[in-house]
Amino acid sequence: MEEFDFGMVGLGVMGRNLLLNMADHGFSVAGLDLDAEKAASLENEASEKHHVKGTTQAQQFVTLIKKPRAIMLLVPAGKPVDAVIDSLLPYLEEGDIVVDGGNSYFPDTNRRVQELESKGIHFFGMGISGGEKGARFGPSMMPGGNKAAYERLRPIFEAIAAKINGEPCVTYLGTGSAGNYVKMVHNGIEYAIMELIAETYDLLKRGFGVADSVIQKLFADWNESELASFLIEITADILKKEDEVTGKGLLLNYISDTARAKGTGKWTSQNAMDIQAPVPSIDAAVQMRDISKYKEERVKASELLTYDTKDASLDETALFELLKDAFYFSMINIYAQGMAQLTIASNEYNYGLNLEEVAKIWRGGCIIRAVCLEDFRQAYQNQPELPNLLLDEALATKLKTTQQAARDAVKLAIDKGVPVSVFMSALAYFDSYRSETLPTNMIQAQRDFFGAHKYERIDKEGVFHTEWN
Ligand SMILES: NC(=O)C1=CN([C@@H]2O[C@H](COP(=O)(O)OP(=O)(O)OC[C@H]3O[C@@H](n4cnc5c(N)ncnc54)[C@H](OP(=O)(O)O)[C@@H]3O)[C@@H](O)[C@H]2O)C=CC1
Ligand SMILES: O=C(CO)[C@H](O)[C@H](O)COP(=O)(O)O
Repeated sequence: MEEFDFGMVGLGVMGRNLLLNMADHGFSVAGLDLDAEKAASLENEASEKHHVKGTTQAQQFVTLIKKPRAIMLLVPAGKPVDAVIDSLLPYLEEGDIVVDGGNSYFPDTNRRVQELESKGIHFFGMGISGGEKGARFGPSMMPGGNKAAYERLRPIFEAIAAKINGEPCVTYLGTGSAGNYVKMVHNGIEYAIMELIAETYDLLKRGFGVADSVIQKLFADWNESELASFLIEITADILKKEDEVTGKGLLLNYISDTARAKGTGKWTSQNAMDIQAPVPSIDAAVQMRDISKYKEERVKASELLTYDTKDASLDETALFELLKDAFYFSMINIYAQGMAQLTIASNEYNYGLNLEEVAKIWRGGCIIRAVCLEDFRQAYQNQPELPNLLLDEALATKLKTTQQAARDAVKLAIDKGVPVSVFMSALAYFDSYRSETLPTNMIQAQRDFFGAHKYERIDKEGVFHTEWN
């Protein structure tokens, strides 16, 4: 009976593809899904060389796996994860390993680790990125938690991961919920870069009336430059896709402008506030998805709150060059915010993260893969304790040469009345971070004025209170 190397619960987009990826690499795999059709279609999709079995029965599934068992869950985050664990527990034995590959909220992972370790079952969270294709042909994977348990499964994960220069885009990241935390911040960065691309598209199209086909070519060109990245690449592809329903024009122009979200971006922002790790561009990206939901109100406001745009004309070549530099500048600032959050979280939660390793496994397979990740890896290799990428000398040089473009792009957007929250917040982050002095003395004085909250002085030790009137 126990003939399979690995078991997967949840045969949806990610689970099915990851399991077939494992099968491609010679591992025998069994899948469990409540949906009989999904269990059957897993076997149908498998080729003759694969050793694959699908089932809907938890007990049968567990007994199919070689001991000590290795089982991964790729079900929706939250209650389904607990439900699956409960359904497997009666059949699991000491020494078995359960890996949650989904986008689970990291405090849930901490709780599950405790509950399962007390029963002798190893549990760890491993964020997976790359979407459907990544799962099938090589994702980036972010495991944390029990290192010994990870080591047992390492050969499987290294075999199926994306490779950059022959190095697998998976490595043990740190203790506890480190894997889910790193994936959460990955998604926060993903939100901000996606919004940055959307703002660029909006400024070009709505602000300057640039045709879709020209914007398409621009993104395709950018993907051959230092901006090369998965998200730019798919944007160029999206801008090519014709609408099959009407047969008239781009599919993109028929898609509703209200965004959906599953929560990881919001969690990144929420937790960043908890640990005082400022990530204003991620916050802005989450908020822009939220604002997009108020469609009816936006329609009314568009009629009421009119603005005569200023004529800020610029020839296309100059505009495109400006936006390219502004994009690059903002992109570095976004990664800097996310990676600084990881550094702060690592101290707060004792994850023991190595930021060079994080940059390394994000270079391939994942949604935020980009050529600039190699620069970030280099920055952390040079200075492992670097608190913020903005303090790396090589990156600072690039930021200094592109900052003017970022300032000009924001001015253009203001004149055109096009919202560019992520461009603006990236620039404000940069200007705040590079400010030797901030006007926070005023805030301290105000707090002391109305609430006797006290303040520190720059010329003396101690805390002080003043009777202001
Ligand atoms: N899609 C993506 O690009 C990515 C997704 N993720 C994360 O991976 C996880 C899975 O996502 P995805 O594959 O997209 O989701 P899907 O909804 O495509 O697949 C989830 C599967 O789990 C099944 N399922 C739910 N509850 C149970 C249960 N109790 N027992 C057995 N099977 C169950 C579902 O069956 P049914 O449909 O019948 O309920 C479904 O087949 C999520 O946490 C997601 O956030 C991570 C990276 C990328
Ligand atoms: O993890 C992912 C990519 O890395 C998933 O696709 C996730 O669902 C994206 O987040 P959202 O659905 O909130 O846009």
